[in-house]
Amino acid sequence: MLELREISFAYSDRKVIDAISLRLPQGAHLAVIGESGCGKSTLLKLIYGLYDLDQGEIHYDDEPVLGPKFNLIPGMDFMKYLAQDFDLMPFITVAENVGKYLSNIYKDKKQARVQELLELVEMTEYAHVKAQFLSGGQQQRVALARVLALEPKVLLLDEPFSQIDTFRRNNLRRNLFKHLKAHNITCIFATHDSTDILSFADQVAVMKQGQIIRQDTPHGLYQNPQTYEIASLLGEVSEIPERFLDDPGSSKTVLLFPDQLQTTAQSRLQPTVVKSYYNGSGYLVEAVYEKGKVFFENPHFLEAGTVVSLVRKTTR
Ligand SMILES: Nc1ncnc2c1ncn2[C@@H]1O[C@H](COP(=O)(O)OP(=O)(O)OP(=O)(O)O)[C@@H](O)[C@H]1O
Repeated sequence: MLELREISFAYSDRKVIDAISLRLPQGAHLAVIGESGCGKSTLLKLIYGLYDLDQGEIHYDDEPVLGPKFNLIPGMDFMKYLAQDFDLMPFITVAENVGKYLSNIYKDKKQARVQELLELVEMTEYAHVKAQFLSGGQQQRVALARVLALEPKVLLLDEPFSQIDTFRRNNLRRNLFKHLKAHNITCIFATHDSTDILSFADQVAVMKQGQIIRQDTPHGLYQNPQTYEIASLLGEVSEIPERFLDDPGSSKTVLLFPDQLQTTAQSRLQPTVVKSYYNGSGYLVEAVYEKGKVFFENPHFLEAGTVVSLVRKTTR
């Protein structure tokens, strides 16, 4: 169990982390989301023990996580942290980077482990290439393999797939999170990517100005984001007065993602199409009505100027 108890931290006099508490059971995957500058990276660094807390405590299985004031080499042994800069050694090979912290006593074992990790991140063919000759995305994959090498109990990843192209990214995150579950490794990852959040997290922590303002499962968050601010971290969202949907007498509004709306023969919500954006499986349609913009998914292209009737899809 990883536990944060009311932790606070300021870089100088401005509080960046404000009384955050969190409990994460072993093997759980937590996505940390929030707009740029809200404190995600700082939170990961504090959990790793790179800075001293101003207030509060961090414990892992009742062992305190200590900052540099109390720890000669900052960073706890049982954790690994992958920063946004990958910190590879440029003049040694990919394989040497991955195996850098592995013992040399059992050479065969070390080689097999490096090979296994390079397969996981699909970098086997670059094993003997020096890190300085890799692209940003390739460096990120090698850096991921390196933090896994010593089998940490807790893995902290700061936007781990940000530089990796879509094709590799999909495969890589499936491989990575499967590996982490198989080895019961706790993972906390900061991300802006909605697929990372929805498909790979067990829990999501939403941060705002140094605080966790919401913690929920991806499903709970998507079905009931509660605020426009939170919903917009997961994708395009429309805030629609309920009187246009199911309840003519309501004065409330509801937040709906594009896949939660569909066209129908006749309804109270009748926006005019502005533009249809092809997205592979169909179209994301932007439309306007008297209360503003609405986005919905449609299997076919709709001409600008078309008036449609929309209803809420029944919840899945
Ligand atoms: N070393 C530092 N010294 C002083 N201020 C810092 C330092 N690092 C970050 N900050 C400030 O602390 C705040 C939180 O930064 P942090 O990098 O944790 O945010 P973030 O949510 O990870 O952002 P992003 O999504 O852009 O990576 C920001 O206002 C940032 O400018």
